[in-house]
Amino acid sequence: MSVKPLQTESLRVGYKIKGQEPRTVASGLDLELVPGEFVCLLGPNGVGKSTLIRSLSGMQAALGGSIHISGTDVSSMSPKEKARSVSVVLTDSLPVGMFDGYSVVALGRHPHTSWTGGLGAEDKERISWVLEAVGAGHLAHRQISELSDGERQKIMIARALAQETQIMLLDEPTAFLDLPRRVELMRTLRDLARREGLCILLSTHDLDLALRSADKLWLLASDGTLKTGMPEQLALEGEIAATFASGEVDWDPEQGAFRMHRNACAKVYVGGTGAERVWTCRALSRIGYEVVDNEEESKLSIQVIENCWRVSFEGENFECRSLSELVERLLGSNV
Ligand SMILES: Nc1ncnc2c1ncn2[C@@H]1O[C@H](COP(=O)(O)OP(=O)(O)OP(=O)(O)O)[C@@H](O)[C@H]1O
Repeated sequence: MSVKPLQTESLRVGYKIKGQEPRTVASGLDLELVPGEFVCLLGPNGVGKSTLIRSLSGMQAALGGSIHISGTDVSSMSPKEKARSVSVVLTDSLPVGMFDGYSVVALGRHPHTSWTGGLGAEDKERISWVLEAVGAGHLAHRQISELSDGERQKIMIARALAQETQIMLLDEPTAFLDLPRRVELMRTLRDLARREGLCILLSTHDLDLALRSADKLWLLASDGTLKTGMPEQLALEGEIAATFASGEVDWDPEQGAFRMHRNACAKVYVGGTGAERVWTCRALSRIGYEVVDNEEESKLSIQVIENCWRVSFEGENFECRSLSELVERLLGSNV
């Protein structure tokens, strides 16, 4: 049997609280990270994503079960051994102080440098490369204290990459990044995982982006159970919808998106094709209509034909020349 880079057995994570019973956040976790795989950890607020990431990295003691990194129990590894095997980016670890970006990234090389901490040619090459890889080359000589949260986050990801470990654990590394930067970072990490045979685990609230980029999802539910699998498989099996179900929204597997729960609403049939029909359906859902597939099911019918919205309701017809006009007319009507 091959030794996995990271493997847990019956892992129980949570908190020891003085004078009280330990507080279990998640338990019964049999997990593994495989080389070349980019895994996204998802779950509602407060389910334990950060707790799990800190526990897997060995920064927080597990309450039970085991975590093995390349066959060695993480609790018996020295800090240097851990630093050579696992790099971690946490949300609360954005640095402050009088360092420039380059110096912070260079700290990531510490498991590979001599006791003097001097950087060799190989170290410098790696630092330059990771700064470029995360799009932070221009931040190398800027003071950390003067960077935005998103810029500092990139520096921390570069520092983790500079550490050159097989396992990377990142807690919400995209939290401060704008959408294009989030997409770029996810793609960079996924490509790195494949190209360098890394195991990358990243927690995020960006379900859509995770569905589009992850090789595997870990879905942590509010009851502390965790489901793993290919994103599309978990979507088809209803696991994503179950993990994120709430009183206000649910996840629609056909659209691959969240949908607000409607209160008492009218049904509407929308005919037509293309983007105009898609955005008409979205606007109607947003204002409380249920879009149905069968025209017979609804008294209200809208045909979308080349910038014209033909509305018919119980024998009455009218036309709108824009989507906003349609929405305004429907909101002002009793339909
Ligand atoms: N130091 C602590 N002591 C006791 N309980 C804690 C501690 N830190 C966090 N918790 C609790 O553990 C649970 C899991 O927290 P955690 O931060 O891991 O969740 P999360 O899934 O990362 O949340 P979010 O999505 O909001 O970042 C929460 O109920 C939290 O209140």
